[in-house]
Amino acid sequence: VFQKLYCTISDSCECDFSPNIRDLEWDLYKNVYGQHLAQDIVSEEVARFLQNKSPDRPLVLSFHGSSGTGKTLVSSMLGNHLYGSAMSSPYVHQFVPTLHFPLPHRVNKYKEELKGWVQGNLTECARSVFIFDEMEKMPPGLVDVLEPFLGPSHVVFGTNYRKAIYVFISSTGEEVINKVALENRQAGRDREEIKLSELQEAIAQTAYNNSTSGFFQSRLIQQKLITCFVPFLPLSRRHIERCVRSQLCQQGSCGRSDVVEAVGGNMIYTPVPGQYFSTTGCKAVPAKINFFL
Ligand SMILES: Nc1ncnc2c1ncn2[C@@H]1O[C@H](COP(=O)(O)OP(=O)(O)OP(=O)(O)O)[C@@H](O)[C@H]1O
Repeated sequence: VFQKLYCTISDSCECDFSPNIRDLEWDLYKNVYGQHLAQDIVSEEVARFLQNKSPDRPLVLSFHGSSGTGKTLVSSMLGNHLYGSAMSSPYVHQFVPTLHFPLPHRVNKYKEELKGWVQGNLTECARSVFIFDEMEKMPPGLVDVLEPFLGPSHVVFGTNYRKAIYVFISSTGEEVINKVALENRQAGRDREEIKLSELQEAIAQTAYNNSTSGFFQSRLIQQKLITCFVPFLPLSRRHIERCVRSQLCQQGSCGRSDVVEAVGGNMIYTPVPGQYFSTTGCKAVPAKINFFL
């Protein structure tokens, strides 16, 4: 009760928050493969945000890309390196539409609930993290109830809401991301030459215009309340093989290069001429390892 009271009246309640930016960066650069944009953006934006003791708005990141490219992995790394009790911290809140907002006709009720949850959690802990998974299954209009929490200046909820971090995850925009990655590859350029500026606006537009993005005609995009749209590029065979090797090592079978080769060769790659990118990213890796090991 005291903690709650203290947090309500004081602006400095930081709960279980013990960020370790160096460890976050290390984890991102060592354990996320083929995602130079996500690595750079997440580490830079989080570091910048946390250096500011009194931010005028929360940090809002929207992750986009195909299945199995590391979006959930990166969001977990964020929780792991920000809180003492990592992803099991009571201040990391995950929303899954199929679980929390399954019925489209109840959207008005969900709006009230979501607003109440976010507000209640921010009152308990200013440094809360809210992760919205599977945004493409989110009823349209629902996330707009977050508008007062994401913008600058309103003082309705005191200042606590400005220290929160929001992460949205979706596959929306995968076509545009994959197209840019393919053109880059066909032009013989390095993957690392792909710039955020080539993708940022296109992803925002796609999310805004797509009725199943969770951001359809959303005020969050109109009002530019998303700090950054973070593209996750499609993974190629060498990235898949790194995923395989890493998982084999975790199982104590580091030396099984035959399994690395077999799993890498057993994935489906697109487009047909070229076969550059895995259609399932690293997601199917554990099942294939079990098959070949
Ligand atoms: N870029 C990557 N580097 C290292 N491991 C990865 C990468 N992408 C995916 N993985 C691994 O593959 C598995 C699935 O990844 P993850 O859940 O992050 O995918 P996702 O992009 O969130 O896809 P989905 O939207 O389908 O859930 C995880 O075990 C993760 O560790």
